[in-house]
Parts: sequence; C-alpha cells; structure tokens
Amino acid sequence: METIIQTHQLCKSYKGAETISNVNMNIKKGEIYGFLGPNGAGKTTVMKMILNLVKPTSGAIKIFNTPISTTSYQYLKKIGSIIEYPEFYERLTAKENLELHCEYSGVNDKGAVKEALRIVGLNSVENKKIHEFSLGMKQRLGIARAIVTKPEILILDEPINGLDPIGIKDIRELLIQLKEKHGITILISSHIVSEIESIADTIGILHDGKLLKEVKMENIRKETMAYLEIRIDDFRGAIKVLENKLGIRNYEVVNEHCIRVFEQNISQSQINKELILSGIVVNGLEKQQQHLEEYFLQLINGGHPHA
Ligand SMILES: Nc1ncnc2c1ncn2[C@@H]1O[C@H](COP(=O)(O)OP(=O)(O)OP(=O)(O)O)[C@@H](O)[C@H]1O
Repeated sequence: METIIQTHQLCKSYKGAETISNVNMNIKKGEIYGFLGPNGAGKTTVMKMILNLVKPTSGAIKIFNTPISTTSYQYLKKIGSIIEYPEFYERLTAKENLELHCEYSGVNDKGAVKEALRIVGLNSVENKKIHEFSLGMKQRLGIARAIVTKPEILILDEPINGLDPIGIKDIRELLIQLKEKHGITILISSHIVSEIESIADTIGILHDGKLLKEVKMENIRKETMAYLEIRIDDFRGAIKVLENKLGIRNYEVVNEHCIRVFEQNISQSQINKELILSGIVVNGLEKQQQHLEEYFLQLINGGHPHA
C-alpha cells in the first residue's frame, strides 16, 4: 500500500529541550492510523508539524510523496483536521459555521455543507446554535468541518476525549464509514487504548517524544497471546493431569487456584474432560486474550504491565 504521510527522523526542541526525537512514521493510504501515547507524549506536536503549524527542528516530512517545507500550503487543501478542542462561533448555527468555513477555504460547492452534516448525523439540528450543542455534537461538527472540503486525509487530535460510551461508539462508526465509503486516510490520536483498538489498522506508540513501536493491528493480535485460564482448588492435582495425561508443558501457575495454559492445539473441552475424569473440581475455564492495553503498558513501562 502506498505511503501517504511519512516522517523521517523528525525532531522538535523547545528551548533546547527535545520534545520529539527521531520519529519515523509511515501512514498508508486508506488506513486508520491510531497514534497512541500518554498525555504530554508529543502527539499534538507531531500532528502540528504535519500540518505546517509547527516547524520541525530537524528531520523531514513527506505528504503525498512530496517533501513539505515551511512554504508548502497547497497540500493542506487535501487535509481536514481537528487540533486540540474544536472552536466554533457559539451564536451561529451549525450550518452557518460550516458555510463560513467553506468561504474561508474557498469551497463554493453549495451541497457540501448539507452533505457533511448528513454524514456526521447532524442534519436535523443544522439550524441550532452552537451554544445549545453537547460536547458529542461539537465533536461531530468538528469532524463535519474537517470533511466539508472533501479531504483525502483527516488528522484528528483526541476527537473522542470527554465523550460518553455512546458518543465514543458513534464517532468510531463515523470514522469507519469515512474510511470505507469515502476512502479517507485517518490519523487519530488518543491516550486511551480501548478507544481506538477496534478501529485502527496500524498503531504508532509515542512515549516521551519517541515512537516506540509502529505495528499493524493484525500483527499485534498475533503477538498478544491467547491462553486458557483454569480455576481449580487442587492445582497440584491439575498439573499432574495437564502434564501426564495431556502432555502439556507450556503453562503458568498464577496462584493456588489458577493456571494458565498457553498450548494452542489441545481443545478446551479435552482439558475440561480430563480434569473432571481425574476428579479435579474445575471452578472455571475461560479463553483469554492479552489486550492491547497490556501490550501498550508493557511497552511504555519497559516490560512491567502493572508498574
Ligand atoms: N509551544 C511550546 N513551547 C514549549 N513547550 C511545548 C510547546 N508545545 C508543546 N510543548 C511541550 O511538548 C510536550 C508535548 O506536548 P504535546 O501537546 O505535543 O503532547 P500530547 O501527546 O499531544 O499530549 P496531550 O494529550 O496532553 O495534548 C509537552 O511537554 C509540552 O509541554
């Protein structure tokens, strides 16, 4: 797949302190790239550099395969963005806010505002003034404003911040729709793993200004291990059955009542049956998967998920 945004050894220092260090990002055309990192990691700074709002101290950025400089502005027409909190004219309606934005951006398409409001599901409240809007509605309007110019790329800085679970689900569905129906490439930042775990195609993990990892979600799913968690009263008896009757060696005793089996080719029901036949009381048997959350914490804490 074609790379649409690429950064090379990107660095940014403020007053001699390095905030961003040698970041190499590769965002592919048509994907949702989840940019993950704790508060203050530097996500906003990287996004601002991509949008030519902040000048890199060193390094390079290529967008649509063309290097950008402080005087490149043309490419910005193909990018829609929300950086930090989206601000609107509170006394104007949703429609009027978008119309103004079109005027500033030189977009003359009369239908564009209606279409953008329809896509984000705000067409029924287009004549409502912004001061009557909830946070979720404002976030959606922010996305409408970012897409009204029909961009190829969307850059969204924490668009899910502060939303309730329904609001989060709505925005997720909207982003998937923008990717799938409209072919828009999306760079979205978050400090909450679970917000973007289910929609991202690729994850970039930023910590202290360094990109610790850039990885496809499908590879993370392979890297994060699946295991079977067995809850028993007699763990010594259970181990005997696992080892002697089933030949299982790849297991871990979590505590006296819990064993994790990492062996993939012996079925859950087979293990259950053997334990019961040997008189072991099985209190619970459950397939578990290590989550991206743990993976993320492990990476940023240097291998200690609970640090
Ligand atoms: N204009 C500036 N002058 C000095 N320091 C800055 C400036 N802009 C950002 N920083 C510093 O750079 C670091 C990264 O900030 P940034 O806003 O990029 O992080 P972030 O990952 O987006 O975090 P958050 O989720 O909290 O917004 C912070 O320590 C911040 O104080």
